[in-house]
Amino acid sequence: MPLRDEEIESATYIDRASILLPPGDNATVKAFALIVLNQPITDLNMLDRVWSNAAVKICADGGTNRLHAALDESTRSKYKPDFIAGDLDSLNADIRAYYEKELGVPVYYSPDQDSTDFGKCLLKLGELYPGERFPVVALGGTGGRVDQEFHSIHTLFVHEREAKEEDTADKKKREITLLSDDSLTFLVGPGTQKIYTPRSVLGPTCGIIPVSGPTVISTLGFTWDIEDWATSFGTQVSTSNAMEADEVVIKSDQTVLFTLEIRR
Ligand SMILES: Nc1ncnc2c1ncn2[C@@H]1O[C@H](COP(=O)(O)OP(=O)(O)OP(=O)(O)O)[C@@H](O)[C@H]1O
Ligand SMILES: Cc1ncc(C[n+]2csc(CCO)c2C)c(N)n1
Repeated sequence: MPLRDEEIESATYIDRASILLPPGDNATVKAFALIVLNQPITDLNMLDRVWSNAAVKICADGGTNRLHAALDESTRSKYKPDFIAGDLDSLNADIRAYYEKELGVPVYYSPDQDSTDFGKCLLKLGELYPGERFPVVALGGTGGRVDQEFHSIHTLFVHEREAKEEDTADKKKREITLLSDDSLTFLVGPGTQKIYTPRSVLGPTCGIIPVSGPTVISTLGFTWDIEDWATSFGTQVSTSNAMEADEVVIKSDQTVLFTLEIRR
């Protein structure tokens, strides 16, 4: 299935990268919720950009410790989360007191051992903003423990399935983007998609991962473009590819995971 001009022109447009642009450069950025997970925060510049662009800011349990540690006393109070949620087994008591007592941040405790703190934050977000859906950016959603990383990817699929089952107008509002110091990662559904890849903040390296099983893909805008390319774990996978343009096209017969390097 080579890419035809008509297909490219009528492709679905995906913009997950605007969240990384400095405020002011991102007129098109949608209101989104930022969830800070329990991973080291080393890129303060990136934190500042996503924080400034986010409509709702959430810390998942030990993610609160990471936010606190990344900031100094003069800036900390400017980065006030809207709420903290989790089973609270990782949240440091002094740090909890700082956010809860000094800044007045609500802390929601949920002890169940069948959902992760990331999952608990997503649930609380839905409860606190009923009728209002936010696309989610999970800071620290990749990297670190491999089981947590797979949980993040599983969560992308949960939201993709729920979006399909819901009112289609709300589809974009169920999107989750995983962000780390190194990568921006999200699902690209079946069909032909044109993806915004501003090289001021992204790339050049990227990968298209066949997480749904055997998949056939065609691409445009990459250093190693492919046409009707069968990909699966155990046969061939396009990793260490590179973007040649600020927009790329992926045509796929299955949902794939697209992961882009962050430029620093
Ligand atoms: N080592 C890690 N590697 C990658 N992600 C992590 C790691 N630890 C925590 N996270 C992410 O941060 C969230 C909050 O983590 P926290 O450390 O507070 O809880 P946890 O008790 O270790 O994890 P959970 O209870 O969610 O399994 C987790 O739900 C997960 O998404
Ligand atoms: C089949 C199965 N596997 C693992 C867990 C454990 N677990 C999953 S999420 C979570 C919360 C961590 O804070 C814990 C302990 C479970 N319950 N069921």
